[in-house]
Amino acid sequence: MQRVGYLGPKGTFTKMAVDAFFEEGPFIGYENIPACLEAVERGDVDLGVVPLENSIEGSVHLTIDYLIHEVNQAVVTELTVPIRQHFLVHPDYNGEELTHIYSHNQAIAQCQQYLYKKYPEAEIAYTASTAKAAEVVVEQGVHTAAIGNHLAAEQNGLNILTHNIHDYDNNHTRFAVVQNTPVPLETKTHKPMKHKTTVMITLPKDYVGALHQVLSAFAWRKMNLSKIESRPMKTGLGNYFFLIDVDQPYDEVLFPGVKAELEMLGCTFKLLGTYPSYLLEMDPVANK
Ligand SMILES: O=C(O)C(=O)C[C@]1(C(=O)O)C=C[C@@H](O)C=C1
Repeated sequence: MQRVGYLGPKGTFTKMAVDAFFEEGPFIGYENIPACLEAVERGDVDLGVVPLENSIEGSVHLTIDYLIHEVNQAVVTELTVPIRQHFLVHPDYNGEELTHIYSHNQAIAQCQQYLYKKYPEAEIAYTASTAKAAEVVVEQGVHTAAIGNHLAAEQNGLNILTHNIHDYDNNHTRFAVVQNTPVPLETKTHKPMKHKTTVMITLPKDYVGALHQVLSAFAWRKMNLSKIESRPMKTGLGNYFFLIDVDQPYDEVLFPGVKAELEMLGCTFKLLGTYPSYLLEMDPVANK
């Protein structure tokens, strides 16, 4: 038995990823990302599943910052799923004026053009998840709409007014499966696309070529980087950490070599996880 916490409620994209990947639960939905990660930290659940990055809108900063600053957890798996955003309305909706449109900020951002062109007058309101937005529409009635998936529509009895309203066709989100204490994962059968390692690096101070030196430590070892992102340390303007995804599993030669080299330069080096990365092709009928 594995207790899997996820960004809920039921009907989020996170839950779709959880259902597609895990063999069994129990599955416990949390109403926002910090609540989910805190539950993992306390040991209320064995694993947490939270969104990490979207191909249109970019990183989910709340997840990244929380993993760096607030909790001590390892990324143990990465799940990439296709995202189809739909425009959801109340079952009694009959062409009334829509005054408020609700969704998660990532979903709103993925549908900016659609909203701007079709509903320029409506007020945009943010919720902690797309499924929460669907619940709000049930409560608030025919003058409101939500952006979310078909699962949220079904579970809340909403109608899909327009399918696939995201501004770019290639819409995917990466989710991180995190844990605090190692437990084996009970999953359905999936074949990983690749294996990755994520590290966090800080520089001693701002000087000419500092980042170049960091990147060189990977480059001359022929280690391919698939992402580099800087985020504020939250200790003052100009202080950043770098999150680097390396396209290979952790090993006992190359990574310790990079670490030693960077530490000699005064950098810090922290391993955040080494994990398989899966692309989950959702059931095309279910994820219509
Ligand atoms: O709100 C949800 O349904 C989520 O699972 C969160 C989330 C995200 O944070 O990126 C997941 C996938 C979509 O990109 C939109 C929202």
